[in-house]
Amino acid sequence: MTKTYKIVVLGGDGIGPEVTDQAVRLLKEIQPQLSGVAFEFDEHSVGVGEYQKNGDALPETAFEACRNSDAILLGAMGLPNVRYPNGKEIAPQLDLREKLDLYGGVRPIELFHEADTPLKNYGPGEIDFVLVRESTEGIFAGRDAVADLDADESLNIIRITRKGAERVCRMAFEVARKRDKAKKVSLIDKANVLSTMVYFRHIFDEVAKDFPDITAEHVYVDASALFMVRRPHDFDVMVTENMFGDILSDLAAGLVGGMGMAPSADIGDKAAVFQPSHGSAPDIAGQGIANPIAMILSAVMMLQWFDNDETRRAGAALHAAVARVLSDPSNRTPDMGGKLSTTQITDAISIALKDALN
Ligand SMILES: NC(=O)c1ccc[n+]([C@@H]2O[C@H](COP(=O)([O-])OP(=O)(O)OC[C@H]3O[C@@H](n4cnc5c(N)ncnc54)[C@H](O)[C@@H]3O)[C@@H](O)[C@H]2O)c1
Ligand SMILES: CC(C)[C@H](C(=O)O)[C@@H](O)C(=O)O
Repeated sequence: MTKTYKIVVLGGDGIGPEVTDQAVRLLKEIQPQLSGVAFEFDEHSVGVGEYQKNGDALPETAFEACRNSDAILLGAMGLPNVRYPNGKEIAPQLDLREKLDLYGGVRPIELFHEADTPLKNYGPGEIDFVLVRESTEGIFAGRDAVADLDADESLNIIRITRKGAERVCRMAFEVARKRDKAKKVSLIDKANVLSTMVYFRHIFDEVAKDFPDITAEHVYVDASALFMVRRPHDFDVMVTENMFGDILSDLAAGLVGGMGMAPSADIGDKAAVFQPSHGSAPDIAGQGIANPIAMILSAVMMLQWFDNDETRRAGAALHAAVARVLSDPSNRTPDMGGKLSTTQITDAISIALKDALN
């Protein structure tokens, strides 16, 4: 019997649709090579474009499709010069995280070639860690507050719940167990200053007891920024609060080639969104030069998440195809110093994929 995976595709804004098209193209090429698996794609307009047309960045029909899907592929959303009257940007990807309870932002960082890192003496695979970002609370819990521009101060709260901290810590330990590498989880916190972080650390330590095979350590967030640059090879899995994860995941992307190399998955118990960590990159949108690799590696994460032998095989093949293409440093888009267009680098991955699938 064929298992059909319903995949909702939300291209979004700026380069979002440009990179999403490439991932969908490769998934369509993979599909006939898989036995007993089919993909059904369902595209919806969500983001700034939709907000400008209809006044709602995440229409109910699109949200319902997401809720009833097996997975959501998302490009990027938001444009810096389009804002709600309250001054904040249109960010339906945050609404999706909250409404679908996608509490774990899983952001793998992998170096494919020594030419892609600003650090000395690191080769392929020598930077390889996963940052797990709590994605439904933390400092972002204050995001509904509206700034009173005439007031003397503005305040946001940090919210850490037992449930929120426990489930994301558990996810991080499980990721470490599955990776089967250093088997270490580093909690990135600010427990030297903030009570919310003392609480988060206490819950992390409780969860750690259930994973005696995994080493648990604490690192302050400021020190972690230093260590990520000085000795990134010491990290295996990191787990952290929402905003810390937002910032550190961009730093981490900079270690392996930039935002175009940083995939991510927002995972909940009932749904998941797979999207690059990058934004809509308005500075390069429409030029056909966006790097699609973060999006393609996010599709790899989706194939692995489906947890089916055939999709896992496809995920491994697509990852191997990306690695093979990047092993030649002339195969790069302009953000990484190369000359290939978005479609040219996807063409190269498509050729490598045919071999990898056989
Ligand atoms: N998940 C999301 O949808 C998401 C994430 C981050 C930012 N945003 C939004 O995107 C907009 C732009 O944000 P920003 O400029 O801070 O971040 P950005 O990630 O869009 O761009 C930062 C820099 O990285 C480059 N870049 C990013 N992705 C690239 C790719 N695939 N290929 C080549 N170069 C790439 C851009 O050209 C830019 O120089 C904002 O409105 C922001 O809120 C959305
Ligand atoms: C665009 C923004 C709302 C988003 C976030 O802060 O989560 C982005 O930076 C990310 O990392 O996915």
